[in-house]
Amino acid sequence: MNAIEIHDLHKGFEGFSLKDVSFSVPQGTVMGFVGENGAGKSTTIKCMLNLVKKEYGDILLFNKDHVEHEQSIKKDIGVVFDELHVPETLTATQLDKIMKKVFKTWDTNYYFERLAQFNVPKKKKIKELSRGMRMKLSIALALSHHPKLLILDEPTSGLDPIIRDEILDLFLAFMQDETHSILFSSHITSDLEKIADHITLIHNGEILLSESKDALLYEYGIFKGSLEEVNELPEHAIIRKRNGVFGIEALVLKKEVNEIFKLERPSIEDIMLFFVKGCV
Ligand SMILES: Nc1ncnc2c1ncn2[C@@H]1O[C@H](COP(=O)(O)OP(=O)(O)OP(=O)(O)O)[C@@H](O)[C@H]1O
Repeated sequence: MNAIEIHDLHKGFEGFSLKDVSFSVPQGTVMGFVGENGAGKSTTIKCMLNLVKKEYGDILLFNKDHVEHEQSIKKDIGVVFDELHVPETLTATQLDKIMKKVFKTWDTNYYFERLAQFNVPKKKKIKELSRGMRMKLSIALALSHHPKLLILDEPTSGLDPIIRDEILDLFLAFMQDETHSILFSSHITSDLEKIADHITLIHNGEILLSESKDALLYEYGIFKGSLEEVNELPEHAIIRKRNGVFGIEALVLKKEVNEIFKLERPSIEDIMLFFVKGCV
């Protein structure tokens, strides 16, 4: 089963549109949703959550239409945005009382255990918490009704590497249950490299690729050389080319290239740059 299935999603704003966005997130996997600023990640996520009305296209969450079954679906979803959208004068303890009324499955013990684990003070007002603490509070809030799907919109942006690592560990712990799934939007590609099973790249409102991370990292290679050397590569092996510091760089399909060409292993960031900035 797919936790998320999006087909031909379209949403237009003045000067920007999501164009036929399609991808799916199999249950039990983490999808890294990557793209530069303004690529359309948050708009896609907001359409999924029906916070922004789509123009057309189908969105299925747990095989159910996201609008028709909105109420029942949302019980099984935890959402983390890059900011905590609750009144700043509230404390974590006060939020517990509110969340109890929102979710029947709200687990107060589990919530306070997470706060203790993350060292988030219970009695401080949100405005007095550091950005890292707010994000951890936001994650505790998203987890404590025991969702099956986490939708994370830049949950690690603006955080230092140590806190980011701790937060990634929390998500990995969440994934120990094989019925759980995560959609993780980020432009911190190293975070996605650690946690994602699949990568979807969006650029200017269009999906440029949606593939298994291992396939991307192990099936692609980078060849660096002069224009003449790059021209010796079989044409069908070349995915994208771009100007490098000392010549031309080509992203190639490893299996289509003779071993005499020395290839470097790409990172997700390299692949993203080739697709966004390179040419065919
Ligand atoms: N409510 C809105 N009204 C008009 N334009 C909008 C609205 N929401 C988003 N946009 C535009 O849609 C485009 C995509 O924005 P979006 O927030 O989806 O990108 P993003 O990939 O999440 O970027 P970032 O990584 O910076 O958060 C941007 O050009 C943005 O200005």
